[in-house]
Amino acid sequence: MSGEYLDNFDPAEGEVYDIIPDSDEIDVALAADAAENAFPAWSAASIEERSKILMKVASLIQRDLGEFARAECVDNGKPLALARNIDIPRAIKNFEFFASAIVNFSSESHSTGGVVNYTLRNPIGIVGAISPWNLPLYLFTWKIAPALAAGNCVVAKPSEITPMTACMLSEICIEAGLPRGVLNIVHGLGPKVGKAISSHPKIKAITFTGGTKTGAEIASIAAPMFKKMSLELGGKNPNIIFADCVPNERFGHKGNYEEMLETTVRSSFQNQGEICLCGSRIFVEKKMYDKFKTDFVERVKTLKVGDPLESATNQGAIVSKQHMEKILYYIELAKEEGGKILCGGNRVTLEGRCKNGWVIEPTVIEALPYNCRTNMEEIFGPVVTLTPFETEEEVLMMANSTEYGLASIIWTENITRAHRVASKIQTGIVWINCWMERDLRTPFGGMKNSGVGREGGLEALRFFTEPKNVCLKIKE
Ligand SMILES: NC(=O)C1=CN([C@@H]2O[C@H](COP(=O)(O)OP(=O)(O)OC[C@H]3O[C@@H](n4cnc5c(N)ncnc54)[C@H](O)[C@@H]3O)[C@@H](O)[C@H]2O)C=CC1
Ligand SMILES: O=C(O)/C=C/C=C(\O)C(=O)O
Repeated sequence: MSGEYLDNFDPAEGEVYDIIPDSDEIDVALAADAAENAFPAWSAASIEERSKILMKVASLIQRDLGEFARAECVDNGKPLALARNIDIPRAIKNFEFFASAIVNFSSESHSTGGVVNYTLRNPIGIVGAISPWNLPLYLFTWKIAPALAAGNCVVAKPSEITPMTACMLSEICIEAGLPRGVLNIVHGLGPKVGKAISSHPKIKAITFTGGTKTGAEIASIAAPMFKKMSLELGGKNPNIIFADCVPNERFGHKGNYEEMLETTVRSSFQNQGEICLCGSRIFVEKKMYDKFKTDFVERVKTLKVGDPLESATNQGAIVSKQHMEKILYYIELAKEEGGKILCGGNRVTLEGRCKNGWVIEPTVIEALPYNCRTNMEEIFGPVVTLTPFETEEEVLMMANSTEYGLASIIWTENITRAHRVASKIQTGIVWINCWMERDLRTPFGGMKNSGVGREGGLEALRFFTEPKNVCLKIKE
């Protein structure tokens, strides 16, 4: 409606390559009206019908996987291989999973002494979905698919920094036969479009993934309106490495040191460290600290930083100039706080088309106090810190010392210790001897300032439905 447009940048070139609508609250109101009109028919459609359309959406994304992956790579700066092998397949999986989950979803019923209670699970109505730029289509569809499967209509805003695959998704949805008004994608800025979604009276629930500060702003608007909210926010995740994952030749037992090393490189730097689940604080038991440090830094130095479109690239561009500057600021802060840079620490100037790209070297820092700002605040980039520890008690204290509580990683061959630490760690997700193993049935989300509520599996379908209990007394 505003007739205004925003520049959309290719982070690898540091140049504008497209424009997107700079929508406003009038567009959000129109979207909410369209959703309201579409709701009676969509919510009354059989679950098989809804499921079939969502399966069709999945198959059409699969058909266009190559174009989606390229668009995600150019828009976000992530390596093409990552978009092709992780992001877009997961978006497909999100639709397939919830198309199938809704068919198998059932509600509770309880009976005692001639009284039967059963719970109806009705769609809420219009749901607002606001998603970030780090895993654009992956997280956009993680919200939209369960909301639609449960019979809601959706007003959704992708990040203005990475709008491209959401735009392509809207065309796919039309082709798949999703009725008009069921999914309404509004492009534009957070403080305009996002805020209008959070405050629109017809929008009864908000699902949001993004920064903790933004989550608090959304909650301050939505909570007094008694909207349901699911907030997936930031993280400062501990990756705890106990010495007993070193091979123990004496027992002919290889341990999982190699796997730990390889996975720790991924959990530190995948997607340029721009995943809220990355293990940015690495705690290593003192007796193997030096060995780990040498091996880890050696591996990190082999990561190929380059043009995201090239197949050999492991590390692409940082999503925006502003975000690159934030990360560089934190690297400087780390130095001021006494940190020693073991590798990286600088912006990279690439050759050719990426010569002005926003690229930062994978950076490893040691010798920082566990409670300094670098170790407490979310950097959300290719920066990790190494901290030695002596006892389980000490590492738990340091791991739990931030205001965040999203995810944690524990490496040990001692099963008792693994479960003991998992039970004491203050995070919503704990990975033992792995990272980013995702089973979409599991509850996903954080505690403390990392969020409110859980998504995934039945949790998502429960969130996107309104329970109504009916109590019936059977007459004798
Ligand atoms: N998944 C995560 O955990 C993410 C965490 N972050 C963290 O947040 C920091 C800031 O990054 P940003 O790009 O600013 O993320 P953000 O939290 O501002 O952006 C996420 C989404 O929220 C929207 N938004 C922004 N302001 C809004 C408002 N007032 N009301 C409603 N919606 C709004 C944005 O347009 C975007 O769609 C990052 O440096 C990182 O630390 C950022 C993105 C994802
Ligand atoms: O659901 C997943 O597998 C990953 C989710 C990641 C985020 O929410 C994030 O990085 O923001």
